[in-house]
Amino acid sequence: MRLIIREDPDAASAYIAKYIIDRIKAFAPTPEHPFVLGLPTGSSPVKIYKILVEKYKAGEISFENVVTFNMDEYIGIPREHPESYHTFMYKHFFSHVNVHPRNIHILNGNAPDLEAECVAYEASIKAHGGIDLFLGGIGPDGHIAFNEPGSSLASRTRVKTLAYDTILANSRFFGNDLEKVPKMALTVGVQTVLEAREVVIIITGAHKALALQRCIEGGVNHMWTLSSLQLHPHPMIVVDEDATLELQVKTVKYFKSIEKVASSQGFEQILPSTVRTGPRKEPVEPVPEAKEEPSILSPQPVTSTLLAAPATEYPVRSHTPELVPDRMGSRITAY
Ligand SMILES: N[C@@H]1[C@@H](O)[C@H](O)[C@@H](COP(=O)(O)O)O[C@@H]1O
Repeated sequence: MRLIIREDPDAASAYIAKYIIDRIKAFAPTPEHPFVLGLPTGSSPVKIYKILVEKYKAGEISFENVVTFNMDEYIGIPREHPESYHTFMYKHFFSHVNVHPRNIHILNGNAPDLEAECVAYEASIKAHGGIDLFLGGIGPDGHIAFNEPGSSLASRTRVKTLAYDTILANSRFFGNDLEKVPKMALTVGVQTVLEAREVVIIITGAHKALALQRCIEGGVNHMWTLSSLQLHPHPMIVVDEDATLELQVKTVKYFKSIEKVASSQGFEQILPSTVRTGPRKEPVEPVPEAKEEPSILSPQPVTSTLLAAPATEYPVRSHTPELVPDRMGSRITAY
């Protein structure tokens, strides 16, 4: 586990934006070998998207060969709704960068068969070779995506009923009217996140300090689903000072000191020359061409993921390192 502590949300966001850009560049994605990026919504990543857009416009990064999978989407509101996660993603990111519409994947909370939508989503992730880097935020109760307290740590993409705390927290986007907040959502599972080769989480604000403490200093616990990251080989949590308020002083000092020592020793987080030396987990299977539906959100149509492989063909995937070689190849990290 790496914990990166920065002064404020802006500095934490800048750190992550730079990290993502460095990772994509080091990967050198091509159409045949795209970088697969998992993405969140929420207020926490907004600044990250802003920086990524700025860097794209400055010519410092291209998303041409980046495939995206979003974490979650509400059920029961139209995707053109101002608070749908489709709207959020186009507003903050997709409409401003060169991600190809066919490379954008967002769960369809209005799919006629929600179970099939979830199965197809997992199949589509698999067909793209898995997620290289999953960016995420958390709720104040420590949930990741919409994996609410009590979610199975083995969960996969599915329909989820939202916890009251989440409905309350998200009501700020719905005029503080609890009745208007959708009560259900589609979400990737904890296991879906854990299968990404890297997971990067942004946590800012004192209201998330308890969740951070439980997830870092407590044990793995399904009541704080972010704590499952302790089982991941390459997790990184980037926080602001406020989010550390519930941590022990020695925990904060420890993580600060190892970052300092590592950089003073000249360790890079990643050695670009070693990236992509590993084999792909499996050949990229062609994903059935999705129908492009007109969207009022953007001139770029949204791609439906409903057309992927049928449920019966979906194999349960193991993620033990022995069975799934790391496509990134060997890495040297200082932590
Ligand atoms: N499903 C999303 C989560 O993915 C997100 O992490 C959380 C926190 O949002 P915010 O960053 O606004 O606190 O909101 C929702 O619950």
